Amino acid sequence: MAASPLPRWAPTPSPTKPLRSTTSSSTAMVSWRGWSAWPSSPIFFPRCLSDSEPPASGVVDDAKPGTTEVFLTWKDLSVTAMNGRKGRAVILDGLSGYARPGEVLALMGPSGCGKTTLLDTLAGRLGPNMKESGDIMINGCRQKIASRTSAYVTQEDVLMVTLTVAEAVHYSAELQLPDSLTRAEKRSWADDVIKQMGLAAVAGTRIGGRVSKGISGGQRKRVSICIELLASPPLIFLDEPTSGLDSAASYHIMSRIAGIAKRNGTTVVAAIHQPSTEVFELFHGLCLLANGKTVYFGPASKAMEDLEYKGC
Ligand SMILES: Nc1ncnc2c1ncn2[C@@H]1O[C@H](COP(=O)(O)OP(=O)(O)OP(=O)(O)O)[C@@H](O)[C@H]1O
Repeated sequence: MAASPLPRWAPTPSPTKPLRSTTSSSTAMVSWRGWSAWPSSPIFFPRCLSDSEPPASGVVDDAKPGTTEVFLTWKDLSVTAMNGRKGRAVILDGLSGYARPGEVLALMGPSGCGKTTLLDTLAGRLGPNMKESGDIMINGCRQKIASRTSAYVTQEDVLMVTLTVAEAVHYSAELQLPDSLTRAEKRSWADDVIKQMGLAAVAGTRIGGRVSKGISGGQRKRVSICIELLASPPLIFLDEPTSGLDSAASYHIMSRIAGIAKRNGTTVVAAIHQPSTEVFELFHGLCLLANGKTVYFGPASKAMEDLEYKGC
């Protein structure tokens, strides 16, 4: 079989569309909302929005009182695994970048390049054997990300197989949403989120598992994401939300997420493996990693051009 002319991280070509669309309509799908041209422009780090910057080690619960949007930035971020007698291994090496409200930033790169580690670092979920250095900032302030500010959807689904989709989401809404809401309000909110994720048609279907077949794999992913979206987090981390799904199901999920991000001003950071061209076109930003280093950071639309220019 002839070797693919595409870099290994490249989006899987769609059977219906060329890898690089030459029509202006494909780029018009994506709102760049002021992305500066790369690589000539430096990464922009916003000024801290609060009057006094909190200590680097301080935990601040919310981005800023009255601010619901999260501008996440990281600077010179490095992570080292302390492997006991085996010594240390540098997993991430001096990464800088940012994720903006209303946009989807894709983390891409070959297996083992550090995508999950970067997500975990940004989300404050690193294991005890990992040491990090560098700055992570929310709206320009160095602070740890609190659970109220963000949600994290892991690669594995942890859903109750015997519940229906509606039962699972209603149950989560009951637990997650504030007590100031009535039961009916919580249910109504949950039903809205079910609709937003395109799950209304299967709301009464059992989730199911390996033994008793229920909803599809793509729908299971959407239920997991739906549950994380219930509390309307301004920042959401997704680890391989499309893994194991075909291109249509992947597009369905990512377009819903991009739509919700745009509508609610949610900041989305998603680690993605080989997206289709259609899915790739939904990304606003791309952070491409190789061996724990940033190979490209900037608008997803400019990545091909830039890497070709660099001879990658
Ligand atoms: N706790 C840990 N201790 C030691 N090494 C680790 C640890 N976690 C991850 N690594 C190593 O760090 C590197 C990056 O792992 P990571 O899971 O971030 O990659 P990835 O890009 O998400 O991979 P994949 O696409 O296969 O999920 C790998 O070589 C992995 O073995």
